[in-house]
Amino acid sequence: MNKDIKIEINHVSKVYDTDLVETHALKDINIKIYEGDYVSISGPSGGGKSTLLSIIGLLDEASGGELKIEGKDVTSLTQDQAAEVRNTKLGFIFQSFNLIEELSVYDNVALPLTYRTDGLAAEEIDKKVKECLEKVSLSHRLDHFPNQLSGGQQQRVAIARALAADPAILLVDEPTGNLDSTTGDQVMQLLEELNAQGTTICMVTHDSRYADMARTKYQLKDGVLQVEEEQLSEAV
Ligand SMILES: Nc1ncnc2c1ncn2[C@@H]1O[C@H](COP(=O)(O)OP(=O)(O)OP(=O)(O)O)[C@@H](O)[C@H]1O
Repeated sequence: MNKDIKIEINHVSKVYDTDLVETHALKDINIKIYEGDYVSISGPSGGGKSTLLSIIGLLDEASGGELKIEGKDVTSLTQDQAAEVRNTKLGFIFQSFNLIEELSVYDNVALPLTYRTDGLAAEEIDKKVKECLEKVSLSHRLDHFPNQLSGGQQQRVAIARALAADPAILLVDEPTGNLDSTTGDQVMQLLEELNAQGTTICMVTHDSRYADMARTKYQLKDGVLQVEEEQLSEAV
């Protein structure tokens, strides 16, 4: 197989040390996520799923081990460097959409692009925003505000915003948690379509039905990662 490795994690551990108790949330995690893969991580509450996604997303630091994104070591970055990698390499989709209520659909998708230090021209941003909203079938809602949209539409705006940066990977945390089951199914179908078009996805979910839609399935229990079924990714 000659696919690029998007995410590589070697011997990652995480210990939360509070006054009363030391929690080993992640224990010697090893995983490679290849270009074009669709990875799901499921498992019981408290198993370490959010912790792992936060570490991959550079929102939290590991206690030990190594993390690479597209071959670049990102284990020990300054806060500014981590923010730059998050903005240019990682697309986030959360249960709670995290849209800015005061901004239109168009501006919500455009905003992260305007922060970039590689200075995208206004026309490039405009083209990208419209292209991504087209991908999630929301071209007819550019001037709407989040509170004028359904939950499923809001999540699709969040997906467009995540795609706009051409990220190395989409990091998806319980994407249907705030949606009814029909709308949730539609969002999952959209993620499948995006993956079929080449987007690499790593998704955390409680829902085994949705976890099964992924190509490579992991279980995380008591901080230990186990592969259930694997096609492209490789737990080493
Ligand atoms: N900030 C923190 N301080 C101390 N312990 C924490 C902290 N965050 C998480 N933990 C502990 O780390 C372990 C893993 O938590 P994590 O939230 O990653 O699990 P999870 O699989 O995402 O759970 P859920 O499915 O309920 O969201 C748990 O035992 C939790 O109590």
